[in-house]
Amino acid sequence: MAEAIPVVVVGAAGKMGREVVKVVSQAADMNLVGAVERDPEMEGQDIGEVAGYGELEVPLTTDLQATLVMATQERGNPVMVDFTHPDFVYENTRAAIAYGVRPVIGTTGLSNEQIQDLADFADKASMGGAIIPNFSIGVILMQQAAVQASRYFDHVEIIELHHNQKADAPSGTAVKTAELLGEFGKPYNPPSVEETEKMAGARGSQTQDGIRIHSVRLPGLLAHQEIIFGAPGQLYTLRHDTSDRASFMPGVLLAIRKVVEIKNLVYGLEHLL
Ligand SMILES: NC(=O)C1=CN([C@@H]2O[C@H](COP(=O)(O)OP(=O)(O)OC[C@H]3O[C@@H](n4cnc5c(N)ncnc54)[C@H](OP(=O)(O)O)[C@@H]3O)[C@@H](O)[C@H]2O)C=CC1
Ligand SMILES: O=C(O)C1=N[C@H](C(=O)O)C[C@H](O)C1
Repeated sequence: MAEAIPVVVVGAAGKMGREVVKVVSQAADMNLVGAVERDPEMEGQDIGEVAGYGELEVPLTTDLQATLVMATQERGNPVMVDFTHPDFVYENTRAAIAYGVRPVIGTTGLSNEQIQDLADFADKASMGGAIIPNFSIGVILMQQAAVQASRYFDHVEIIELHHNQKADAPSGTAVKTAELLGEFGKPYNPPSVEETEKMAGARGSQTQDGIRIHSVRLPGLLAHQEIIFGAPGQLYTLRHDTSDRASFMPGVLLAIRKVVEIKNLVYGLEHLL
């Protein structure tokens, strides 16, 4: 039997981190070896106790670098899963690659330049890795349906709706969806009238291809997205709703298993399916 994959979770006590800790600690082919947070008050507390799953004998630490080094000393190819914050994810990912730990990145908010830079860095190190704006299969299927529709519709707007604890806007999912729709290189939403925004932002943000993205933030929401295509006399609406963060976990486990097999860094779960 292959060696278990040593896994470090960064942002382990957060909303997503706790879910990852749970599924990784239950996976027979994975070994949770590290749990990183940034609050020094959490130092030394057992992540299983903090997350409410009972003792896992993995103490929380604020020392990412030491944890990465420790992970490389375990048997098997180590993986770092990051669900932290847009301000820290780039440095965390670079550190993982530098230390020889394959990154699986769920944190959103990386710029295209940062993603390219990380992909180049991983290439040089022949290191597998994944930056995944959305781990749920339903979103990937919605994006594929949208790409199909974009061949026939010239007008499209994206509405993404999230809980109001979300730091970045637009969502990583919406950004990626717009990028996929832009792959044909056609301009969207040709103007039919001269528009005036009476309140700034009323028409949302606009990509280079003319796709509009609108971000809604409310308590009571989790993660939702609508892609609305319009043409004379018809609307085609695609919608995905996340009602539980457990929906992301099969994708996270898949990514952990895949990044130890590949030698480059991919952007999007579709590259691992
Ligand atoms: N790809 C996907 O499918 C999904 C992606 N996400 C993304 O994941 C990210 C996290 O989301 P969520 O779990 O809801 O957020 P939370 O705020 O609940 O969790 C983030 C955790 O990371 C900690 N943290 C922040 N910075 C660091 C750091 N430098 N080192 C270690 N720990 C750190 C936070 O600590 P503190 O509270 O002290 O700041 C917090 O405990 C977001 O970018 C979100 O968009 C979310 C869901 C699905
Ligand atoms: O912050 C979240 O919650 C989510 N973030 C990701 C994003 O920005 O697309 C994925 C999902 O929408 C949940």
